[in-house]
Amino acid sequence: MEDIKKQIDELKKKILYHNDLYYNQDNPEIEDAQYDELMRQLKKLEAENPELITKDSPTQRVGGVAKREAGVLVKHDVPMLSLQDVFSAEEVETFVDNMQKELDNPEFVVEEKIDGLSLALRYVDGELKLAVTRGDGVVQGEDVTANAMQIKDIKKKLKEKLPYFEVRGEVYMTREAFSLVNEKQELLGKRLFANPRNCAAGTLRQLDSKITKERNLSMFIFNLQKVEGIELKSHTQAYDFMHKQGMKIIHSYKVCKTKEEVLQAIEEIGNRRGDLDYDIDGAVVKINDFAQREKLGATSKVPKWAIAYKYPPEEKETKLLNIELSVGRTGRITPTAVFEPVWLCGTKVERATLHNQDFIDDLDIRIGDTIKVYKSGEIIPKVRCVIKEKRPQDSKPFIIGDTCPVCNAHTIRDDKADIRCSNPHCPAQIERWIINFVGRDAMDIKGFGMMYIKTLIENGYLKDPADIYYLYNYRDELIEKGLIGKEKNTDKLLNAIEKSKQNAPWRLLTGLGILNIGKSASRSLINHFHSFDDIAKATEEEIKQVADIGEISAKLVYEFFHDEENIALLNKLKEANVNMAEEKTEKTSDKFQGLTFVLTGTLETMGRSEASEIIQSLGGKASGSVSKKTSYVIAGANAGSKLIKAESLGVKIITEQEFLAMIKEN
Ligand SMILES: NC(=O)c1ccc[n+]([C@@H]2O[C@H](COP(=O)([O-])OP(=O)(O)OC[C@H]3O[C@@H](n4cnc5c(N)ncnc54)[C@H](O)[C@@H]3O)[C@@H](O)[C@H]2O)c1
Ligand SMILES: [Zn+2]
Repeated sequence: MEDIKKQIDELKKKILYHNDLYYNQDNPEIEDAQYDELMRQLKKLEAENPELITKDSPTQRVGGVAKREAGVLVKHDVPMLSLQDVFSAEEVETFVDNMQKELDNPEFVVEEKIDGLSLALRYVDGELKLAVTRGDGVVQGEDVTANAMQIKDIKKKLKEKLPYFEVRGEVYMTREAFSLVNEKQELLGKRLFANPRNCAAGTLRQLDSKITKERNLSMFIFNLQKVEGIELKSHTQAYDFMHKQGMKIIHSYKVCKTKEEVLQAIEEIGNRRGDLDYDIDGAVVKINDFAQREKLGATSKVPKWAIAYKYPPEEKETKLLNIELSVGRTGRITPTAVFEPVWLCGTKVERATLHNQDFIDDLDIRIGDTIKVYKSGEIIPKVRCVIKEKRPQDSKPFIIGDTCPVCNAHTIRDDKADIRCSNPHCPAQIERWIINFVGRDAMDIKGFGMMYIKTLIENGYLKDPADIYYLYNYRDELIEKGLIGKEKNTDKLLNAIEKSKQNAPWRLLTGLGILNIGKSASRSLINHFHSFDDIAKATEEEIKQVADIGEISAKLVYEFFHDEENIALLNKLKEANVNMAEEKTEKTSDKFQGLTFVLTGTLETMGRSEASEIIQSLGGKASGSVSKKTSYVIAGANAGSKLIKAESLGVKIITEQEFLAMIKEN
């Protein structure tokens, strides 16, 4: 019993964690199918041990919270509940059976379950007054009216001026609109959205309605919440009425009477799933008649008159055009499948990793094959299998050759399935290495794009990352050749490089690209040793003492720091004055004594952690959230809700420049 309770608690904790990422931060870590599996496990345990069900269990409540620091939370008039999920035809049949038992000759409506986020629209006297997100579903949601006003699909005025009319629908993004947003994000070097749902949710819940307008959201209405001034008896009647008002309702819904009809309608939706220009994640089966719905009622989480059938993860057939080989930072040769583009979970997909020769052999995948691809995490495309019946007659097994595709040096197969280029000076390896070095998680040198790195390697200016810090010696030459653009651009990049010398040392450590040692391991190492010199002096045993550093990592770090070439590289970096020791964050003055700062948005000249360090070193406090006690809010670009909260509390808001001036004062 204790054990089961522990299992339940652990599942709950996991689910709540993913709920927060998904609903509140619009940034999920796992795929929906994985999440659904966790929920299924929890439901099963709870069903077997009903005495262990608690009110706060994720099976009993809608998953999100209403979040808006600016205080614009709105009470729900009608709850915005979730739906009971089912995953098999049998469960659908059971639902239909139960309904037919409980109700007199019920009608079912089967419609697409749009993968977006829920929004309620309130019309008073025929005019849109309020748009509210689901939030916690029962008590309150977030007022996003300003954003809703920017969505073309949303009717601002109805034809008939009913005293009160509330509908609910799904805000979503077409695949095309989504691609455009991500293209732009990429151009601006910003975070890409994982899928249209997250993008739609993130967009609707941010505070700048200009952004909403730009991103082009769409909406389908799928329910009547409440009406005054006219009587509507059923879902389909309500749809007809809404349609006449000019509202965009879910299209091609089907009214069904029998199990067979319901299953057929679900299948039809499943079949057209890939051809739609938006994502759906299931089909909803609902009772049509409102009086019958009323009779059945709802739990604290879901109505009893509807279910959502979830389709298995999307898979597509396509043709394998080529297998490309690329060489990574450590010389590893990775095969990538390049296939005819297909749409999966809202994005166009045409490449997927094939990992290594073993994976290729296991699948027996050959160029020209018809393959099945799917998305793992709804993010990463993968190859599921080869359809052997469709294989062309003249196909040959694919073998990664014994020379490097970039430098032609010999390749070696290590004890795992990996095949590596044996040449440590292979340009492909250097390129990957430097891309990692200047990247956001490492030295974060802005404007140092892949094209420049390629050109500079080709022209012999970069042979290892330390060479970056000697580029200024060639400034005039570079400008003359136009390798990094003209004078202005060249100087801009050289300045960014110069500035990066002051970075916290964990960034440099991450940039060195030691196998296994990413950002968080680097941070741990620096937290422990404080400087490169002390890491270099440490024994393998001592390195192993560091939190999160296991035996293998310790060995790799130790070897890295005792390799002759690497020692030369580190010396080269040291001579260039790149920061290799943690600055003492001892207080250097008391200037900010008693002051609390909150940072919001992106600062131009420094990262957040850097700014926090400065504040602390001057005796001040850096806090994450705005309250009456906050002394200053430092507002960077794209500052969000914290700014609004600061304004409403009358907290002083300063720009980055003003902050810099405060630091410099006497
Ligand atoms: N990946 C993750 O970490 C993670 C975390 C939490 C939830 N999720 C996913 O979220 C979903 C669960 O979320 P949920 O509780 O919001 O339930 P849900 O999304 O499965 O179902 C309820 C929602 O369906 C929407 N909907 C779309 N079309 C509809 C229609 N025609 N009729 C009625 N409703 C319609 C409504 O907005 C309603 O809020 C699952 O798919 C789960 O996998 C994923
Ligand atoms: Zn090579």
